[in-house]
Amino acid sequence: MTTSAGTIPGAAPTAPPPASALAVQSHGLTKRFGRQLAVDGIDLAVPRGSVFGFLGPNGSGKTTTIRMLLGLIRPTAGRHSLLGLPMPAGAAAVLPRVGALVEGPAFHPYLSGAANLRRLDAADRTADPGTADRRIGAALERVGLTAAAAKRFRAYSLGMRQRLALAAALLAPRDLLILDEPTNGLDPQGTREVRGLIGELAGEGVTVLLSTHLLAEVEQVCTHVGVMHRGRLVAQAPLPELRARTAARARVRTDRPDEAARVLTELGLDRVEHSAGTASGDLGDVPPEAVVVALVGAGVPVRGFAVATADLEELFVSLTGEGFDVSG
Ligand SMILES: Nc1ncnc2c1ncn2[C@@H]1O[C@H](COP(=O)(O)OP(=O)(O)OP(=O)(O)O)[C@@H](O)[C@H]1O
Repeated sequence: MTTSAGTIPGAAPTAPPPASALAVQSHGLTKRFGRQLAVDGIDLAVPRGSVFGFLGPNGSGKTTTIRMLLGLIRPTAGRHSLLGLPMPAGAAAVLPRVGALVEGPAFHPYLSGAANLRRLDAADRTADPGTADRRIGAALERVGLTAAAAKRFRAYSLGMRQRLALAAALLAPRDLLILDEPTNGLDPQGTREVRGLIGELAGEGVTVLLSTHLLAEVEQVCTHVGVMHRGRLVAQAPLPELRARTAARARVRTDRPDEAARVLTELGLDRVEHSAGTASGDLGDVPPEAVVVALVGAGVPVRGFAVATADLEELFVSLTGEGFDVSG
């Protein structure tokens, strides 16, 4: 099952927020590599102040989208804006306010972490050289690399490299951070630290767009989610709205499952099924107690009754027909 972007299956379409409220907005953004459609006409709407999880399995088009957003590759079709400014026309004005982590910046292997940041800082024409030390120190401190500041980059672990890349993204104050798989390759401790850092930055009002293939990451740090599947944005919504859509399902244990199923259908439950000893259906707006009353009233012997709520993973699987990594 797929839905058009910006909607949730079964939900009434809501009016999109005004453009000024969006940190990232795209219309029909498309990228084709030869015959392959990597990104297929997506309409992203990332609200300012949100932590937006751009979720999808490997190869679903997340990195390609992020590269287009940052102006690293040219879209085949479509348009987009960052912080309200159209790209690429507004790039010079907007990109200094955008920190990015995408396939790591090119760090010099024989220079220390601090020296690498110094090179990147020096390349930023908007940065005051007089305050470089303070900026670099603060960025290293933020990502927990102060103790390893003088170590050569080539001696850094994958996690330290990832954190240095984050430090580079944080050298200047940012309004928007675009992070491609920011916890990829990190150990559990590093993962916790990076997620904590994202939470801190969000608390300071920075909008964060992060791509991930980990549903748990979205559940832990994100306020919004956009789900990619084969180049298409199959859903995007605030996380609480998606959770509210996860259907509650009533399950009755009974000797007369066919009769129970008939009662559930008459009450208006959806997707009613029955098998040996059980009948079940999606409750929708029907209160569970009304189901029990109706079953007893119809003379159905109720041996057991339970209400189970589908989790987000089940919802996403129903959207994409694929599982997600739930670890991490
Ligand atoms: N430069 C390129 N040339 C040809 N095909 C590409 C190129 N970049 C990406 N693709 C293809 O586009 C599709 C989307 O890739 P993309 O890297 O955007 O997905 P992803 O969701 O970020 O996955 P991953 O997490 O593995 O990076 C893939 O099938 C990929 O092989």
